[in-house]
Amino acid sequence: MIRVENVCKSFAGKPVLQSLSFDVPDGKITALLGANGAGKTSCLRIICGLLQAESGRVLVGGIDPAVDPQAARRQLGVVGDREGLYERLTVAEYLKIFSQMQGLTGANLQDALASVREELELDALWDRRMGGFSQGERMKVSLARALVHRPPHLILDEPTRGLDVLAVRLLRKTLLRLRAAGTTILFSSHVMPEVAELSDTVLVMSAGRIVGCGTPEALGRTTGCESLEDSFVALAYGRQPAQPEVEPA
Ligand SMILES: Nc1ncnc2c1ncn2[C@@H]1O[C@H](COP(=O)(O)OP(=O)(O)OP(=O)(O)O)[C@@H](O)[C@H]1O
Repeated sequence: MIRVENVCKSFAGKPVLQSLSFDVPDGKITALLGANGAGKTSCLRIICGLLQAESGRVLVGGIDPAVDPQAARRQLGVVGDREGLYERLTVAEYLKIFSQMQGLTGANLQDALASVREELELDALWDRRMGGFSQGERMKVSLARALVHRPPHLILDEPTRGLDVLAVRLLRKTLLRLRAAGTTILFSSHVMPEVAELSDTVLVMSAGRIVGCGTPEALGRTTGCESLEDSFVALAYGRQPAQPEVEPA
């Protein structure tokens, strides 16, 4: 489980996360929604130990990344903005280094590499240097890096941004397979059909707070809206969904 407890964060005196609290249940897919600037990336970065909260705490599998970052890192796989791949390395070299950093050696290391290579259909990329990789190719490598040590928790920040249909399908299939194997998944997205299809639970953020939490159906019942998109608009912006225009009689 991932637990976020009363987390506060400001940038240049402007509050971005305001006593933010939520739980991400084990073995489920949870989506984090919010308007641009709502604080999703800041929140995910704090969970990953990449950003320090001013107050409150985060627990990943019972471990606080601010207290024991190394142990928390073993609990987590992270797919961030897909930048920062080492352009001069091949995929094989890059994933080997990350596996070693996660403590994998010998036969375990070879098995882990072979497993992500097959699972993410990386054969054609395996021995290519990563300079000039497309968005989809970068996503595959980022996902492989996140999964190579088989972490119990996976965090993804807008994972389908810039991907084509086949890349989105591969990602979706991978997330569903990971959930079936018991992985706890938290991802942010602006793509409502994808969120409605994949998520067990949806968290809606507005101005650094959770303003809605539940299954897509439960959010629909709370807001009286039929689609997740309308529920999101009602919760995040406090607005009723647009009504269809009616011709005057
Ligand atoms: N390093 C930083 N320095 C200053 N301000 C920052 C920094 N990181 C984030 N912010 C600000 O904090 C707010 C929340 O940003 P954040 O990236 O967390 O939002 P988001 O919900 O992920 O947005 P988006 O959907 O546009 O990616 C924004 O106003 C942003 O400008």
